[in-house]
Amino acid sequence: MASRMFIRSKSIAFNTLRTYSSSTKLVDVSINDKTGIATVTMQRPPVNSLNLELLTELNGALQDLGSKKIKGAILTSSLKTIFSAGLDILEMYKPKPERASAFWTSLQDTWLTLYSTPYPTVAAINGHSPAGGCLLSLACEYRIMVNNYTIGLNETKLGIVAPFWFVASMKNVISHRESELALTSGRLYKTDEALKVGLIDETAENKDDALAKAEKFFARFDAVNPIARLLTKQELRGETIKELEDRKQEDLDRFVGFLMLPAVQKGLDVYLQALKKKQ
Ligand SMILES: CC/C=C\C/C=C\CCC/C=C/CC(=O)SCCNC(=O)CCNC(=O)[C@H](O)C(C)(C)COP(=O)(O)OP(=O)(O)OC[C@H]1O[C@@H](n2cnc3c(N)ncnc32)[C@H](O)[C@@H]1OP(=O)(O)O
Repeated sequence: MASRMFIRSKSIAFNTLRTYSSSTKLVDVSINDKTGIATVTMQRPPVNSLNLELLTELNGALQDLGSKKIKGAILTSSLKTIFSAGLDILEMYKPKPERASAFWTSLQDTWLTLYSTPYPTVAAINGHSPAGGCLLSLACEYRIMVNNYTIGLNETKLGIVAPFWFVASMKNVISHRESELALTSGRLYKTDEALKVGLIDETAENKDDALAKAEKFFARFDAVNPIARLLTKQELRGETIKELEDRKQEDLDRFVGFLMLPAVQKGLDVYLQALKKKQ
């Protein structure tokens, strides 16, 4: 990507641990030379809502990492209390059909990239993570979440329906029964509740603690053959990936068609007004 800036800073004393860093406006990537761990940071204030531009940059960054020799990648946020507020509702509210198509395709592509990375992935969830934010973390292999935030697929609360691959992402992590209860009611779990049902793997005191715990997770693979690890991941995730690949166009048509329904637009309008009135 033309706007991407590459910096190699081996000789800079204060930054010796960040020998590779690539930063776009919305996504920062740094690779720690000592540990080989990449940190991918979403940085779209105020809430890291996922719009076309953020998704495109995120997908590009995750793909670039596939060609580097890294031990693993951590997905996190630059914001103090929010991992990601999910899809940018403004991308769905009164959309132009071409923009809505490009937007949804970028979400599908980002999920496909993240769900199938050759390198291990951890979501360091350092803040609230509703809907699309939860989806991104579900696509990672391991989730570590800072205490006292919320996570879940709350689509029904907005009057919208989580597509089959959102549902599959959830069902591949927690039980079918728990998924049904959570998705139909649009439940957002607090960190400790999410741990109890297995939606997250570990809790953390703060972001630094989450990053340190992520490093320990990657260390589990020190004694594991990387090819065997990757083939096993592919075996476990392949069916879900193939289903979206096979049904990509159908899913896109459904999304765009769904957005054009007056009842859906009305629901989004009410939700947006409620968000704004909150203050
Ligand atoms: C058969 C059917 C088939 C197919 C259907 C197809 C498709 C439908 C499925 C589509 C899937 C959608 C998944 C999603 O991700 S939808 C988005 C869901 N997100 C949310 O519900 C989160 C909403 N936000 C919040 O709860 C809070 O903002 C949050 C807890 C994240 C942070 O709270 P905080 O108090 O810190 O900030 P706020 O004051 O609330 O927000 C600051 C400003 O940001 C705006 N905002 C917040 N979230 C969003 C968002 N997701 N998109 C756009 N804008 C957002 C908020 O309005 C504030 O704006 P201003 O008032 O400052 O202008």
